[in-house]
Amino acid sequence: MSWGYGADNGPEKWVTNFPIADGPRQSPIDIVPGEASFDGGLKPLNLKYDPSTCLDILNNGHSFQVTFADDSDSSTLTDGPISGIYRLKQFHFHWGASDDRGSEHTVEGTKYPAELHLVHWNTKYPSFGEAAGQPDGLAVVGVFLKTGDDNPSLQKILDAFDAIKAKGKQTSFPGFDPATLLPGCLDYWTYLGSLTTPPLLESVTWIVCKEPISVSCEQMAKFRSLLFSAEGEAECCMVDNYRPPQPLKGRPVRASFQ
Ligand SMILES: NS(=O)(=O)c1ccc2c(c1)[C@H]1CCC[C@H]1[C@@H](c1ccccc1Cl)N2
Ligand SMILES: [Zn+2]
Repeated sequence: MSWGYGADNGPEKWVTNFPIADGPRQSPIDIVPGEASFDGGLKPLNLKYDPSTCLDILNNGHSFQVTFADDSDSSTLTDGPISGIYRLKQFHFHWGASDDRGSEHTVEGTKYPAELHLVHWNTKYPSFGEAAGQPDGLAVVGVFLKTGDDNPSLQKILDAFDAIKAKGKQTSFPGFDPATLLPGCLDYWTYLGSLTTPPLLESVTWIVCKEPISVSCEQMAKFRSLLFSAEGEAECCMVDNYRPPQPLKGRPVRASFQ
Protein backbone atom coordinates (compact mmCIF):
# COMPACT_ATOMS: atom_id res chain seq x y z
CA MET A 1 0.00 0.00 0.00
CA SER A 2 1.39 3.41 -0.89
CA TRP A 3 1.48 6.37 1.49
CA GLY A 4 -1.63 8.36 2.26
CA TYR A 5 -3.47 9.91 5.16
CA GLY A 6 -5.39 6.90 6.52
CA ALA A 7 -4.84 4.98 9.75
CA ASP A 8 -2.75 2.32 7.98
CA ASN A 9 -0.66 4.54 5.65
CA GLY A 10 -0.81 8.00 7.22
CA PRO A 11 1.83 10.39 8.67
CA GLU A 12 2.61 8.14 11.68
CA LYS A 13 3.53 5.30 9.30
CA TRP A 14 5.60 7.23 6.72
CA VAL A 15 8.88 6.71 8.62
CA THR A 16 8.79 3.01 7.66
CA ASN A 17 9.42 3.69 3.98
CA PHE A 18 10.82 7.22 4.39
CA PRO A 19 13.17 7.26 7.43
CA ILE A 20 13.89 10.96 6.79
CA ALA A 21 10.47 11.50 8.40
CA ASP A 22 12.43 11.66 11.69
CA GLY A 23 15.07 13.97 10.17
CA PRO A 24 16.47 17.27 11.51
CA ARG A 25 14.53 19.62 9.23
CA GLN A 26 11.04 18.21 8.78
CA SER A 27 7.87 20.18 7.96
CA PRO A 28 5.36 21.46 8.84
CA ILE A 29 6.03 23.13 12.22
CA ASP A 30 4.05 25.04 14.82
CA ILE A 31 5.02 28.68 14.39
CA VAL A 32 5.31 30.58 17.69
CA PRO A 33 5.42 34.27 16.76
CA GLY A 34 6.94 35.28 20.10
CA GLU A 35 9.88 32.93 19.47
CA ALA A 36 10.49 34.03 15.88
CA SER A 37 13.27 36.58 15.47
CA PHE A 38 12.68 39.67 13.35
CA ASP A 39 15.37 39.86 10.63
CA GLY A 40 15.62 43.32 9.07
CA GLY A 41 17.84 41.81 6.37
CA LEU A 42 14.95 39.82 4.94
CA LYS A 43 13.70 41.33 1.68
CA PRO A 44 10.04 41.59 0.64
CA LEU A 45 8.81 38.65 -1.43
CA ASN A 46 8.98 39.30 -5.16
CA LEU A 47 6.39 37.08 -6.83
CA LYS A 48 5.91 37.60 -10.57
CA TYR A 49 3.41 35.20 -12.11
CA ASP A 50 2.36 34.98 -15.78
CA PRO A 51 -1.16 33.45 -16.14
CA SER A 52 -0.27 32.19 -19.63
CA THR A 53 2.06 29.64 -17.99
CA CYS A 54 -0.88 27.96 -16.25
CA LEU A 55 -1.43 24.53 -17.86
CA ASP A 56 -3.75 22.11 -16.10
CA ILE A 57 -5.38 20.90 -12.89
CA LEU A 58 -4.90 17.33 -11.65
CA ASN A 59 -6.23 15.13 -8.85
CA ASN A 60 -3.01 13.33 -7.86
CA GLY A 61 -4.64 11.16 -5.21
CA HIS A 62 -3.37 13.11 -2.21
CA SER A 63 -4.35 16.65 -3.20
CA PHE A 64 -5.15 18.47 -6.40
CA GLN A 65 -2.50 20.53 -8.09
CA VAL A 66 -2.43 23.28 -10.71
CA THR A 67 0.70 22.89 -12.83
CA PHE A 68 2.66 25.59 -14.66
CA ALA A 69 5.01 25.62 -17.62
CA ASP A 70 8.43 26.03 -16.00
CA ASP A 71 10.67 26.05 -19.12
CA SER A 72 11.30 29.81 -18.79
CA ASP A 73 11.48 32.51 -16.10
CA SER A 74 7.86 33.61 -16.70
CA SER A 75 6.50 32.80 -13.24
CA THR A 76 9.12 33.32 -10.54
CA LEU A 77 9.88 33.97 -6.89
CA THR A 78 12.90 36.14 -6.12
CA ASP A 79 14.17 38.06 -3.05
CA GLY A 80 12.46 37.27 0.26
CA PRO A 81 14.80 34.94 2.16
CA ILE A 82 16.19 33.30 -0.97
CA SER A 83 18.92 34.19 -3.44
CA GLY A 84 18.66 33.55 -7.17
CA ILE A 85 15.55 32.79 -9.21
CA TYR A 86 13.02 30.12 -8.30
CA ARG A 87 10.40 29.08 -10.88
CA LEU A 88 6.77 28.25 -10.03
CA LYS A 89 6.09 24.57 -10.72
CA GLN A 90 2.67 23.99 -9.15
CA PHE A 91 0.36 24.96 -6.37
CA HIS A 92 -1.87 22.71 -4.27
CA PHE A 93 -3.75 22.72 -0.98
CA HIS A 94 -4.19 20.73 2.24
CA TRP A 95 -7.51 20.77 4.11
CA GLY A 96 -9.59 19.13 6.85
CA ALA A 97 -12.82 17.17 7.14
CA SER A 98 -14.19 20.11 9.15
CA ASP A 99 -13.29 23.79 9.53
CA ASP A 100 -11.43 23.21 12.83
CA ARG A 101 -8.42 21.61 11.10
CA GLY A 102 -6.71 21.19 7.76
CA SER A 103 -3.64 23.43 7.68
CA GLU A 104 -0.18 21.88 7.97
CA HIS A 105 1.61 24.78 9.67
CA THR A 106 -0.09 26.02 12.82
CA VAL A 107 0.33 29.34 14.63
CA GLU A 108 0.68 28.84 18.39
CA GLY A 109 -1.42 25.70 18.00
CA THR A 110 -4.07 27.41 15.87
CA LYS A 111 -5.13 25.25 12.93
CA TYR A 112 -6.70 26.84 9.87
CA PRO A 113 -9.25 24.98 7.69
CA ALA A 114 -6.82 24.84 4.76
CA GLU A 115 -3.35 25.84 3.55
CA LEU A 116 -2.16 26.78 0.03
CA HIS A 117 1.34 25.77 -1.11
CA LEU A 118 2.98 27.53 -4.08
CA VAL A 119 5.95 25.34 -5.03
CA HIS A 120 9.03 26.90 -6.68
CA TRP A 121 12.37 25.36 -7.67
CA ASN A 122 15.86 26.91 -7.81
CA THR A 123 16.96 27.54 -11.40
CA LYS A 124 20.59 26.90 -10.44
CA TYR A 125 19.52 23.26 -10.94
CA PRO A 126 18.40 21.87 -14.33
CA SER A 127 14.92 20.69 -13.27
CA PHE A 128 12.38 20.45 -10.45
CA GLY A 129 13.29 16.80 -9.85
CA GLU A 130 16.99 17.67 -9.51
CA ALA A 131 16.24 20.67 -7.28
CA ALA A 132 13.95 18.60 -5.04
CA GLY A 133 17.03 16.67 -3.88
CA GLN A 134 19.09 19.75 -2.92
CA PRO A 135 19.09 21.58 0.44
CA ASP A 136 18.40 24.90 -1.32
CA GLY A 137 16.39 23.37 -4.15
CA LEU A 138 12.82 24.39 -3.37
CA ALA A 139 10.96 27.36 -1.94
CA VAL A 140 7.33 26.90 -0.95
CA VAL A 141 5.09 29.86 -0.13
CA GLY A 142 2.40 28.82 2.33
CA VAL A 143 -0.84 30.78 2.70
CA PHE A 144 -3.49 30.01 5.34
CA LEU A 145 -7.18 29.93 4.42
CA LYS A 146 -9.61 31.31 7.01
CA THR A 147 -13.41 30.90 6.83
CA GLY A 148 -15.21 34.12 6.00
CA ASP A 149 -16.16 35.81 2.74
CA ASP A 150 -16.45 33.87 -0.49
CA ASN A 151 -13.19 33.94 -2.45
CA PRO A 152 -13.89 34.61 -6.17
CA SER A 153 -10.37 33.58 -7.23
CA LEU A 154 -10.67 30.26 -5.42
CA GLN A 155 -14.09 29.74 -7.01
CA LYS A 156 -12.48 29.55 -10.46
CA ILE A 157 -10.49 26.53 -9.19
CA LEU A 158 -13.48 24.92 -7.47
CA ASP A 159 -15.52 25.22 -10.68
CA ALA A 160 -13.06 22.81 -12.33
CA PHE A 161 -13.52 20.14 -9.62
CA ASP A 162 -16.30 18.22 -11.40
CA ALA A 163 -13.73 17.25 -14.06
CA ILE A 164 -11.12 16.01 -11.54
CA LYS A 165 -13.27 14.32 -8.86
CA ALA A 166 -11.35 11.02 -8.85
CA LYS A 167 -7.62 10.23 -8.49
CA GLY A 168 -5.77 10.53 -11.80
CA LYS A 169 -8.31 12.85 -13.44
CA GLN A 170 -6.81 15.91 -15.15
CA THR A 171 -8.19 18.76 -17.21
CA SER A 172 -6.75 21.81 -18.91
CA PHE A 173 -6.80 24.96 -16.80
CA PRO A 174 -5.48 27.86 -18.87
CA GLY A 175 -4.98 31.48 -17.89
CA PHE A 176 -5.29 31.29 -14.11
CA ASP A 177 -3.32 33.96 -12.20
CA PRO A 178 -2.04 32.53 -8.89
CA ALA A 179 -1.24 36.07 -7.70
CA THR A 180 -5.00 36.42 -7.11
CA LEU A 181 -4.62 33.83 -4.32
CA LEU A 182 -2.07 35.91 -2.36
CA PRO A 183 -3.02 37.94 0.72
CA GLY A 184 -2.76 41.75 0.57
CA CYS A 185 0.08 41.80 3.06
CA LEU A 186 3.09 39.58 2.28
CA ASP A 187 4.68 39.63 5.76
CA TYR A 188 6.11 36.14 6.35
CA TRP A 189 7.90 33.71 8.64
CA THR A 190 10.70 31.64 7.12
CA TYR A 191 12.64 28.51 8.16
CA LEU A 192 14.46 25.57 6.57
CA GLY A 193 12.31 22.46 6.22
CA SER A 194 11.07 19.69 3.98
CA LEU A 195 8.35 18.47 1.69
CA THR A 196 5.36 17.68 3.92
CA THR A 197 4.54 14.50 2.02
CA PRO A 198 6.74 11.58 0.99
CA PRO A 199 9.52 11.66 -0.14
CA LEU A 200 9.76 14.29 2.67
CA LEU A 201 12.94 15.64 1.08
CA GLU A 202 14.75 18.25 3.23
CA SER A 203 15.06 20.71 0.36
CA VAL A 204 12.50 23.41 1.16
CA THR A 205 12.94 27.00 2.25
CA TRP A 206 9.53 27.60 3.80
CA ILE A 207 7.94 31.03 3.49
CA VAL A 208 4.67 31.16 5.46
CA CYS A 209 2.52 34.28 5.09
CA LYS A 210 1.19 35.78 8.30
CA GLU A 211 -2.07 37.02 6.70
CA PRO A 212 -4.64 34.40 5.65
CA ILE A 213 -6.89 34.59 2.61
CA SER A 214 -10.64 34.02 2.93
CA VAL A 215 -12.69 30.98 1.96
CA SER A 216 -16.41 30.52 2.55
CA CYS A 217 -17.84 27.50 4.37
CA GLU A 218 -19.58 26.49 1.13
CA GLN A 219 -16.27 26.66 -0.71
CA MET A 220 -14.65 24.51 1.97
CA ALA A 221 -17.41 21.94 1.43
CA LYS A 222 -16.48 21.85 -2.26
CA PHE A 223 -12.85 20.96 -1.38
CA ARG A 224 -14.23 17.95 0.49
CA SER A 225 -16.12 16.70 -2.59
CA LEU A 226 -12.89 15.46 -4.20
CA LEU A 227 -11.90 11.80 -3.83
CA PHE A 228 -8.65 10.10 -2.78
CA SER A 229 -9.95 7.09 -4.75
CA ALA A 230 -9.84 6.46 -8.49
CA GLU A 231 -12.91 5.81 -10.67
CA GLY A 232 -14.25 2.32 -10.05
CA GLU A 233 -12.76 2.15 -6.54
CA ALA A 234 -14.78 2.49 -3.32
CA GLU A 235 -15.29 6.25 -2.90
CA CYS A 236 -13.04 7.84 -0.26
CA CYS A 237 -13.47 11.60 0.33
CA MET A 238 -10.28 13.66 0.03
CA VAL A 239 -10.15 15.25 3.51
CA ASP A 240 -7.57 15.61 6.30
CA ASN A 241 -4.71 15.46 3.76
CA TYR A 242 -2.35 17.30 6.13
CA ARG A 243 0.74 16.28 8.09
CA PRO A 244 0.77 17.48 11.71
CA PRO A 245 3.55 19.77 13.00
CA GLN A 246 7.00 18.18 13.42
CA PRO A 247 9.76 18.83 16.00
CA LEU A 248 11.62 22.11 15.44
CA LYS A 249 14.94 20.51 16.56
CA GLY A 250 16.54 23.86 17.31
CA ARG A 251 15.84 25.51 13.97
CA PRO A 252 15.56 29.32 13.91
CA VAL A 253 12.31 30.80 12.60
CA ARG A 254 12.73 34.34 11.24
CA ALA A 255 10.06 37.00 10.75
CA SER A 256 10.13 39.58 7.95
CA PHE A 257 8.05 41.93 10.13
CA GLN A 258 8.09 43.36 13.64
N1 LIG B 1 3.36 19.80 0.51
S1 LIG B 1 4.71 20.34 -0.15
O1 LIG B 1 4.50 21.71 -0.60
O2 LIG B 1 5.79 20.17 0.83
C1 LIG B 1 5.15 19.44 -1.58
C2 LIG B 1 5.70 20.15 -2.65
C3 LIG B 1 6.07 19.47 -3.85
C4 LIG B 1 5.88 18.09 -3.94
C5 LIG B 1 5.34 17.41 -2.88
C6 LIG B 1 5.00 18.07 -1.69
C7 LIG B 1 5.10 15.94 -2.99
C8 LIG B 1 3.63 15.78 -3.38
C9 LIG B 1 3.61 15.23 -4.73
C10 LIG B 1 4.93 14.49 -4.91
C11 LIG B 1 5.94 15.20 -4.06
C12 LIG B 1 6.83 16.13 -4.88
C13 LIG B 1 7.37 15.54 -6.16
C14 LIG B 1 6.62 15.48 -7.32
C15 LIG B 1 7.18 14.96 -8.47
C16 LIG B 1 8.49 14.48 -8.46
C17 LIG B 1 9.25 14.53 -7.31
C18 LIG B 1 8.69 15.08 -6.16
CL1 LIG B 1 9.62 15.24 -4.75
N2 LIG B 1 6.27 17.41 -5.09
ZN1 LIG C 1 1.75 20.98 0.33
